[in-house]
Amino acid sequence: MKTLKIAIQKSGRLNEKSVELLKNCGLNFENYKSSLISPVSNFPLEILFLRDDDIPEYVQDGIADLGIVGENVIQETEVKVSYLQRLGFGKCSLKIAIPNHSDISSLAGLNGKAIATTYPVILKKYLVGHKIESDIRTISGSVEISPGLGLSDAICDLVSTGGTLKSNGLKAFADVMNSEAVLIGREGSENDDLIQELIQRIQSVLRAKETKYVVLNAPKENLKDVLALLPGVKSPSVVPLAEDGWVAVHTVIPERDFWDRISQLKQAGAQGIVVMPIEKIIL
Ligand SMILES: Nc1ncnc2c1ncn2[C@@H]1O[C@H](COP(=O)(O)OP(=O)(O)OP(=O)(O)O)[C@@H](O)[C@H]1O
Ligand SMILES: O=P(O)(O)OC[C@H]1O[C@H](OP(=O)(O)OP(=O)(O)O)[C@H](O)[C@@H]1O
Ligand SMILES: [Mg+2]
Repeated sequence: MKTLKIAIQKSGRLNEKSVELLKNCGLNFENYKSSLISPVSNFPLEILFLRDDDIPEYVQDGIADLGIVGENVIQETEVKVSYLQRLGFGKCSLKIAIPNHSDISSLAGLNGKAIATTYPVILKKYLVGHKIESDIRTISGSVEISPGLGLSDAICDLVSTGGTLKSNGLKAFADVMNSEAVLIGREGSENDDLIQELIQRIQSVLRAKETKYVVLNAPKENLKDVLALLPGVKSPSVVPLAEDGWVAVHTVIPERDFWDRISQLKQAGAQGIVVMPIEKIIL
């Protein structure tokens, strides 16, 4: 039987979440910082721990079958790969930012200005698309410091909380792209049975993460109102309670609707509401 290889980040922002996702898929492997390749004992898979910049090319060239990496890195390396699944972590935006007291006030104001970045390819495409000619200064890190050092008039870097911009006296000026971690494979690899099985497992974990299992008690006479608030995977289960006139309702609801629904359910007479995490949802 063939063994797949999946490349994930060795250390950094995506490492922990990538390892957690694969472990939640029921894959058993050791996660020693010193080993760069780790076999999975209960699935034909090996995990390669790499610098994130190398992952898209390794997947394109077939050295790894799959990879978990930020969309920003895929776009920057301009590889041809298939996006197999968005993973919902590592969310950030690539933005152009300028010093708080900069006199640049419109995109056109970036003409002839120096912009420091570790994403020259994406930035170039963005500027060409907006018919702006700037001097792109490619550096390898600590981008936010460059305007303060007189190296550039603006920067283009990843932002999530905005804390790094703020502590360096910068403000966001234009959105270049949004990014999150994605599972990638070679073009056409979505047709591989083993890859499909892994995607199904990942989807069942992601689905479960977005949903809660809810059990509550309700007076039978209010059941209709309570059920109207609870769309289940198929339909909620209703179980009679020992106390006459009461039922227990079991269902799953999306986390995003959770607080809204809880207060509406209480208004409809629901009591003893228990909310539990779900490990996997297989449809
Ligand atoms: N502030 C952030 N918030 C959320 N996600 C981020 C943030 N910064 C980066 N990311 C995402 O996490 C990915 C990895 O970020 P990290 O800073 O660990 O990269 P790196 O320093 O290039 O790592 P490596 O050593 O593997 O080359 C980025 O490519 C991006 O997709
Ligand atoms: O908006 P914030 O929440 O402050 O995050 C933004 C920072 O996060 C990233 O760097 P990271 O901390 O990963 O360090 P790195 O530059 O060494 O990769 C990015 O390059 C920014 O500097
Ligand atoms: Mg990197």
